[in-house]
Amino acid sequence: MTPAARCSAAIEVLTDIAERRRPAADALKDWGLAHRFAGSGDRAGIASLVYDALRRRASAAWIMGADTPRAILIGTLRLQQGLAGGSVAALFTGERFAPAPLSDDERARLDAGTLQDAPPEVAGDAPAFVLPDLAGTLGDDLVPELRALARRAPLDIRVNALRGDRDAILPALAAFDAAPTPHAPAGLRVPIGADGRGPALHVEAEFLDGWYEIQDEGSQLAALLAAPRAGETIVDLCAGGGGKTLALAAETGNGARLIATDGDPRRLAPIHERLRRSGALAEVRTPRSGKARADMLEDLDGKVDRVVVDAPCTGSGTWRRNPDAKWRLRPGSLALRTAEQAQVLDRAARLVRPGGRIVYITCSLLSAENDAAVAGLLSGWRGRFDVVPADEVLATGPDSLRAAVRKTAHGIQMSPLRTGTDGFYVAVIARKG
Ligand SMILES: C[S@@+](CC[C@H](N)C(=O)[O-])C[C@H]1O[C@@H](n2cnc3c(N)ncnc32)[C@H](O)[C@@H]1O
Repeated sequence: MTPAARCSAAIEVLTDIAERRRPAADALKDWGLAHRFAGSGDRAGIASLVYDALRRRASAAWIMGADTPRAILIGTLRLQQGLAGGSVAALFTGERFAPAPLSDDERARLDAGTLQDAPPEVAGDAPAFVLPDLAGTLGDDLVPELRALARRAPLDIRVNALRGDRDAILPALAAFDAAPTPHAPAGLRVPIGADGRGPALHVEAEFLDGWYEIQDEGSQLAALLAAPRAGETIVDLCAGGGGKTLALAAETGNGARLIATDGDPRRLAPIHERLRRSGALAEVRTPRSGKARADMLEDLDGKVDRVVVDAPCTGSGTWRRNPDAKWRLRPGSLALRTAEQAQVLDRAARLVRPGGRIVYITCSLLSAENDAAVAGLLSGWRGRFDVVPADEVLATGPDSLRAAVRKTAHGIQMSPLRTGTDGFYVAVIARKG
């Protein structure tokens, strides 16, 4: 397919997403099924255009003065890919599979449109209802942070200390130009291509041998700040596919008793293969039903040294990777997540022993899911828990992180602008002895 034909296809997919209110991944998959002639490069190129358009949906519509899929794609080519009016006109020719030629108005807006007077929700490409909450945490950095959240995310991997160290694997990854991440000691960052895609690292021999995992640097740092120690009993209460479980096991050199569980057995299923591949040791407790789940950990009540709660959240800190999610976020879905967070924190509070710690993690920048959730635990358990000061939490991490991270009322907040990571939040809460 020509670049122009990919633009036409992206407009088609964006139209499907808008008209049928469907997730981008579903719309892209259906497009692929209906156009089997398109190769993997074409599909990736189209997906990249679609995700860029979702990243810049509001600002692209603003400069183009219209919020049609076509206008948004045109605006995105200028804002996200830096194409000048002439280059966009060369794609929008109306020939063969190319989109219809640019109108005079489109051309004028492409040349002169600006975000100078755009309100923050437009300049930052985010739903307006979350801005008051975000402004509380991000302050003057609100729009610059949102802009950073609207860029493409890097491809990070965590070298598995159970196999060897970062220097040992670097030669094998030299062909991908892998380089150490700014903060995480086991992190490597691999450049992504012009189409927004990284190399298929998950098919490399070293990956299959468990030498590394694909994991955002922020997630790696969250596991590090959890400060798991050999000899401890640690519960990973929301283990999902096991990203944190594997990192926790590596950090302790498989020296802790690590128990991984999750409310949803389907989310937990991939963990078995990942444990096997990485050589990480964990006892996986799979719930059989909603009711059985409550009983899964009863034997551990009041006995656990460290409960890691990688909580279900809106994922607002991962909008770089999943821009679709920001436009699907509603006040109601945020309320659902905060209710789940309160529930899961309450479960953690019953598990932890006197003197033990809860490590509360989200990949969100919203204080409603972060400091407010911690405050809810503190008030619900009246006086039985204390927040561990941010400086103490950060003491277990690298110096560079200490300088870059934002401290909030109860925890620490990573972000694309400040730490170059996804927007992870970490708070550590100690049960009084
Ligand atoms: C952010 S994801 C976990 C990601 C995972 N820890 C990782 O690093 O790959 C949150 C998880 O919480 C789980 N969850 C939601 N409510 C829960 C509950 N009440 N108890 C346990 N897990 C729950 C979800 O099924 C989901 O897998």
